Amino acid sequence: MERSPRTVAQAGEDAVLSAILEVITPHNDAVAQQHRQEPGQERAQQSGQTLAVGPGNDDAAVLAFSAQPSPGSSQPTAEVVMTTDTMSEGQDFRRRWWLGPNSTAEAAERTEVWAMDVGTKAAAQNLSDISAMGAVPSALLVSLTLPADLPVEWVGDFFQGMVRACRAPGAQRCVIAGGDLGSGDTISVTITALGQAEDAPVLRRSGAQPGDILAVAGPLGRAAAGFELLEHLSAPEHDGAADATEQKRLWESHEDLIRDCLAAQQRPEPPLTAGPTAAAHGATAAMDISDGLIRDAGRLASAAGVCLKLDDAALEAEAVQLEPVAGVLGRDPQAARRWVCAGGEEYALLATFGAGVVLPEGFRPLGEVLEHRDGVPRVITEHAVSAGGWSSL
Ligand SMILES: Nc1ncnc2c1ncn2[C@@H]1O[C@H](COP(=O)(O)OP(=O)(O)O)[C@@H](O)[C@H]1O
Ligand SMILES: Cc1ncc(C[n+]2csc(CCOP(=O)(O)OP(=O)(O)O)c2C)c(N)n1
Ligand SMILES: [Mg+2]
Repeated sequence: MERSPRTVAQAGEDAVLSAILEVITPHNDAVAQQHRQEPGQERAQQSGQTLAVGPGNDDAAVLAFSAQPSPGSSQPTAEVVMTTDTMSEGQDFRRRWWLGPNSTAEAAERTEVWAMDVGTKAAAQNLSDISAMGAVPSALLVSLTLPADLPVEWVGDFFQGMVRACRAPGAQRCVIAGGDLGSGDTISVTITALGQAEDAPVLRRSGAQPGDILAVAGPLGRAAAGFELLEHLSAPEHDGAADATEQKRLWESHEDLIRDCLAAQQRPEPPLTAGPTAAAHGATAAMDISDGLIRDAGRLASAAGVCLKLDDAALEAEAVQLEPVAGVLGRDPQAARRWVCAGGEEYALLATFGAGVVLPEGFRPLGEVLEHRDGVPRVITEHAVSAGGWSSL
């Protein structure tokens, strides 16, 4: 019997990425090698470019140019930090979150909010990757795939949302430089962001050292709580009046928290100044949390070859804040722990700082960096919490 080929979903994100890297890494290496072998070393260096951080290793790639090297200096004259991310309807958002279960034509105002929010979130998740490298965003390119029947206003409102994201502190120099338009069955948005490190070197995941403090800037778990709230509120069978009295009471007494969670999912505001601030304060490593704290911390641990010990009391304090949302949804309080540890889409910044460093404003301690055990980098928590995070495929 012939074996059927695995689909991308069966293979999973990591295996698909490995298949990509298998092809592109030798190509990138060959390009780098060719440069070195070019006759007339000086000329080669004049137009020299190096992929200082390549695919698969970090939140963004870094291309270093050495256009006019001073004699004897190997310092690049410019470094461009680059990243790209896609958001698709059905995979990353549902229009019924804004338009309601029975969306109708009179929902023009809601359509405007929907389009703006998608623009804001698509931009914010890219800006967050730039910040996670300790860099400042300079420009965005936007590729839109639009269904033929989408109202034309949607596009303008989407760009208004992008502009809103670029007005946030830390992104105010970022321009929207262009893009592409195409047609397809569902909305899909791909943004590419370019940025530059300022006065400090770019922050790599691999820089974490045993003895460092692990810290985080930005909220944890709120976007995941917001996701569940939105799914609940927009479910076709949802009827506000059907909520049990106790849940209704909880809902009313936690309105601000609920609004925060919905906003974290629909129009996140990543702490974009946190990356450059961390770099300026000598952070040793950073990454943005988009697939869940434990999964992403595991990636940082692997990149640096260390263990990350999470402070359970700190995690507990984060989870307790979200317990009312679990209550509103009629869920077990454990749901709040899962949101904090495995939620995803936080766009919070995880960073490590040398022992004894006073954490810059906006950061709170979350644990410590330890030597790896038996050569195996991992994330350590005292209590068993779900390590499962988000996988895109
Ligand atoms: N289609 C692709 N081609 C090449 N590299 C990719 C592709 N998809 C992801 N990568 C690389 O894999 C790494 C992880 O990607 P991803 O999970 O999207 O990162 P992030 O969570 O920071 O957006 C990055 O270095 C990214 O450049
Ligand atoms: C309809 C819908 N389903 C599920 C989610 C949850 N979700 C979508 S993407 C994601 C994690 C991050 O996504 P990815 O595109 O992998 O971002 P990256 O890691 O590349 O930054 C999560 C938790 C959602 N927002 N919307
Ligand atoms: Mg990505």
